[in-house]
Amino acid sequence: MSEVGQVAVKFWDVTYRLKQRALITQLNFEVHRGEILVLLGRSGCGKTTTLKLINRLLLPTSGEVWVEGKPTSHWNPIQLRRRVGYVIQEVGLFPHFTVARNVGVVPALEGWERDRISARVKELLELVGLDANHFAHRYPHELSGGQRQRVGVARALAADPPLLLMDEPFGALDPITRLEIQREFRQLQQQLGKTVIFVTHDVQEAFLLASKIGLMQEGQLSFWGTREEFLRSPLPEVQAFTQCLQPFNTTSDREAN
Ligand SMILES: Nc1ncnc2c1ncn2[C@@H]1O[C@H](COP(=O)(O)OP(=O)(O)OP(=O)(O)O)[C@@H](O)[C@H]1O
Repeated sequence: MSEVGQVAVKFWDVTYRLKQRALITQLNFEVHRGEILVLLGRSGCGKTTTLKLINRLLLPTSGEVWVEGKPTSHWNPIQLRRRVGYVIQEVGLFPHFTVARNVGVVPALEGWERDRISARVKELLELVGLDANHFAHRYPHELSGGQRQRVGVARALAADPPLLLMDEPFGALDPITRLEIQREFRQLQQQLGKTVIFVTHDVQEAFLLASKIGLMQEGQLSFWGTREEFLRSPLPEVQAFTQCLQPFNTTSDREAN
């Protein structure tokens, strides 16, 4: 059993039902501080529901989700969400706010002084690779998809939350921008030491980012382990994903035809 102080998130026998249908069934796992857990799985297997149970957008039907040593049912939802950054695919930036105001939204809610917010916004934009002089005063519709994702990451980091939940944040990007932003994000995470729970159905992305992989299937974990353990696993559902990692072999394909 690991030390309580090292555990950022713990699922303890968590089931979540919606109108009698179990979306999550008896989920048990721990995420340690500073880890990137990638929840991998096919569409509809319960990844997003799992994230929503962490920031208390949902409460378990039975069992408990612990965040920083306290069950989510004991957390004040607002305080909890300020400790947990949330990045989603559509980013969810406020369209009528500038980039600077979008990034500074949580510090403003926390009552920070204006100068402190401006300095923090500038620091964060630089951290995610955006020149503050160029971007701070633009509106979301004046940015590319990749730039909006960077702003989304900056906003999630604004009040320095120890935990980040990321739900297919880079899914809509072209493959080259996507790889660039994945690599930068990995470096950023190493630099900041945040705990990250990252949802994807892309096994390449999982391999690039994960310190642990949890494979979900029909609301349950069918595999839990490191990338190396994933590659060695004989489970058919794991092998279905590892096959997607094989490089595209054009020569043998041509020879076969
Ligand atoms: N509000 C809801 N009402 C009814 N069914 C729901 C609701 N939210 C989720 N579900 C169902 O629960 C299951 C899990 O959904 P969830 O969004 O967690 O999956 P996911 O793994 O994140 O999928 P994707 O990769 O497609 O986003 C799906 O079958 C979905 O249809």
